[in-house]
Amino acid sequence: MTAALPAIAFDRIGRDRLPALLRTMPKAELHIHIEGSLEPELIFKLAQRNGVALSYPSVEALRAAYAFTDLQSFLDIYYAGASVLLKEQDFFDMAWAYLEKAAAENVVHTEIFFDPQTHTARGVPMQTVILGLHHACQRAHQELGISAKLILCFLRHLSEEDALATLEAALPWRSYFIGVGLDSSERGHPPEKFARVFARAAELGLHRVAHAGEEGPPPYVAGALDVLKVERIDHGVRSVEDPALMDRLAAERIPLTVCPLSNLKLCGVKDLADHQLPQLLSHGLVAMLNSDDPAYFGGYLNANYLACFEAMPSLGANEAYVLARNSFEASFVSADQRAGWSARLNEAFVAAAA
Ligand code: HPA
Ligand SMILES: [Zn+2]
Repeated sequence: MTAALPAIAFDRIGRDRLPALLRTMPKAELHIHIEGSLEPELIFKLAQRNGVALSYPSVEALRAAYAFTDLQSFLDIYYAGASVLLKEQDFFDMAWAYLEKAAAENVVHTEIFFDPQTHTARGVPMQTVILGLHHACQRAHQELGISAKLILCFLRHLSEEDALATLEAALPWRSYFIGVGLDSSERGHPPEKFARVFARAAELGLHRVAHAGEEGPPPYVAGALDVLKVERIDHGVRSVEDPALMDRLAAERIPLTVCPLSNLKLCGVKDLADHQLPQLLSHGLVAMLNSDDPAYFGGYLNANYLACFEAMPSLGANEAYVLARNSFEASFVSADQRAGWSARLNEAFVAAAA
C-alpha cells in the first residue's frame, strides 16, 4: 500500500509554479501504445527505408489528416501508419524515440502497450516485434535510466481465437512482457468476448489490463473487472455515469489510466474543461494521466499534465502530487521500487513548498 498523503499539504505552492513542477516531478506512464508514438517524420523515414508506399504525399499532408471524429476514425489511420514497421530495427527505432522523450519528461517508469496482431497479420514475425521493442527498453534502462516494461495487447475487433493464438505465439518471449491488455474498437466488442484468453494470461502469471469505458458504457468497465479480472482499467472515464461503479472503483482502489488529450482528440469531450478527471479525483479514485497515442493526439505526457492543469481550475499542487503518486501505486513494479519513486516525489514537493 502507498502511504497516505503526507501531513503537509501543498496548497502553498502557487499556480505560477505548477507548470515547472508538473514537468520536473517524477512520474510513471501506464497507458501508451508504442505504435501511437510513431511520428509522421519517422513514418516517412521508415516508409522510404522499407520501400513501403504511403497514401499521403508528405509529412504535412499526413499530419493534416489527424482530424478525428471518434475512436474508429483514429484507428483507421493508426493502423495505416504502422504498416511501415517491418524489421526489428524499425521497432527498436520507434520505441527508442518514445523512450528518449519520456526520459526527458522525467518519466521514471513506463508500461508500454504493443499490438502484435497489427504486425503479424502483415507477415512480420512475432520475434521481430518483441525483440525490437525489448532491446529498446533494455538500452533505455542502461543509458537513460528509465524503467520500461511491455504489455501485449489483443485487438478486440478480432476474434478470441486470434487472441489465444497470439498469446501462444508470444510465449517463447514470455519474460519480455509483464502483462496483457485489450485495445482497438470498443463498441460492440465487450470484455466478455475475451474471457478465455484473459484466464489463460492469468494462468501464465501475467498482469491484466483492458481498455473499458472509453467509448463503451459503464457495464464494460464492470465486465473487465468481473470477467477478465483486470487489475487496472484503461481510460474508464465513462464510469462517472454510474455512481455505484464509481464507489466500487474507489473502494477497491482500481486504477484508471486516464488520457485527457486522447479523449479530447477523439471527441469524447468537447473541451478539456468538461473532462471527467476532477470528478474521478474528488471521488478518491486512483487516476493518473497518460498520453495514449502521443504522436496523434497532440502531445506526450507532460503536455497532458500541463493542458489539464491549465483547463481545470480545481487542480492544484495537491492534485499534481496525488496523480504522480497514483501513477506509482498503479504500476506493476515491486513495492520497493514504488517506495523509492514515491520518496523522490515527496522530496520534489517538499522542496517546492519550502
Ligand atoms: O485509445 C485507444 N483506444 C483503443 N484502442 C487503441 N489503440 C490505440 N489507441 C487506442
Ligand atoms: Zn489506449
